Amino acid sequence: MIESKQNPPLLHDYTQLLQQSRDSVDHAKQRVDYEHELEECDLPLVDLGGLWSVNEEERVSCASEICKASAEWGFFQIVNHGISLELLRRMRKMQVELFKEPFEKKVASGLLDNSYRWGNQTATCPKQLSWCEAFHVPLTKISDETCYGEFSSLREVMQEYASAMQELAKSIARVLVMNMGVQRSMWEDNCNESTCFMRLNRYPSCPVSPEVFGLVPHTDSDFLTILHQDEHVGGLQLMKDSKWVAVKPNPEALVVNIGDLFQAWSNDVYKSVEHKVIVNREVERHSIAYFLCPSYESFIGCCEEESSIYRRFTFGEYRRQIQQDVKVYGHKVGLPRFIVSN
Ligand SMILES: C=C1C[C@]23C[C@@]1(O)CC[C@H]2[C@@]12CC[C@H](O)[C@@](C)(C(=O)O1)[C@H]2[C@@H]3C(=O)O
Ligand SMILES: O=C(O)CCC(=O)C(=O)O
Ligand SMILES: [Fe+2]
Repeated sequence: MIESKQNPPLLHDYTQLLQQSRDSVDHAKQRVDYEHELEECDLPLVDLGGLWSVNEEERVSCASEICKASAEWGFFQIVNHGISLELLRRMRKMQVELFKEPFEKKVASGLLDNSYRWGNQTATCPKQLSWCEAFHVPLTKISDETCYGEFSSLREVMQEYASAMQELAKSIARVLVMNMGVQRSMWEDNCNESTCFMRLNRYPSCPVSPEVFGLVPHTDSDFLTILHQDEHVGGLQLMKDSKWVAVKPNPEALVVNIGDLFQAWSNDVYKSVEHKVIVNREVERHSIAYFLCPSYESFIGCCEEESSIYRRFTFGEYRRQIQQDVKVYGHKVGLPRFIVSN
């Protein structure tokens, strides 16, 4: 099978884990079949052109759409976002070529600060499995030539893509911050291109079992994420009104979602919504996520100190807690760990 050549660790390790829990397969199949029948929803669509309009009314209206979607959905799509189609396509082409390299090479190359990961190696049961491979890149080293080795042609496009996404992410974040009544904050200084992360995802077609997720349900641990999802192959689902809904791919649009840090800072006004990726039996899927993050030393406080739901914490503390929980429980706990009464 071609799949076994391309994805030896996924196939070998996951098959073993799945065999150990055969009993649950029928049940899981039912669950996933049902999920494939989910209706695809149209996320709120924001024309970002309004944000840069000379007309104040248009700017205000665009900002209010962003804030409304962030509070009601935690997710929205943007068009006229200012990122050229040419750059998006060039980055995607490089991503596809990079993932086509043999598994051993991706592991051993030390590429992009050793950021290559496949699946979830700490999984102890099928529901913790993610059928994906990713370069989860800390952007500190993005300009560093030594990070690219024989993949030197990647450097230019990665830098260009990260700079463009950083600008866009900050423009959206500024709208959300101003709406919270915060005029000037340390946020602007503590959040720059080198504190952010970029994640190149590939979800191979998955012939093994419908029980496996592409990416397990999670919330993002950042301020906000800009996702360039596959133009044609869907799979992203999010929680809306306690139900999973599937996101219809829109080739013109980028997807934006609120992360845990904005939810904490806004005292739960903006929602960091759980999402996941469902695998496809026949076709592979690619996506690129840009995570807007502050430096590890940055404090995340609440905009309403007196009635704050969460205690103050640093981003570094937050990340360490997630890593510890993933190790101990197999999954992220996230914001509930930081509720004041705990
Ligand atoms: C096993 C895990 C790693 C992860 C947290 C999780 O429990 C589930 C999803 C993973 C993910 C995906 C998006 C982001 O890349 C990330 C930082 C996050 O918040 O959730 C990662 C987590 C991680 O890699 O630590
Ligand atoms: O691939 C996708 O559509 C979602 C990716 C994602 O949620 C992530 O990388 O955090
Ligand atoms: Fe995510």
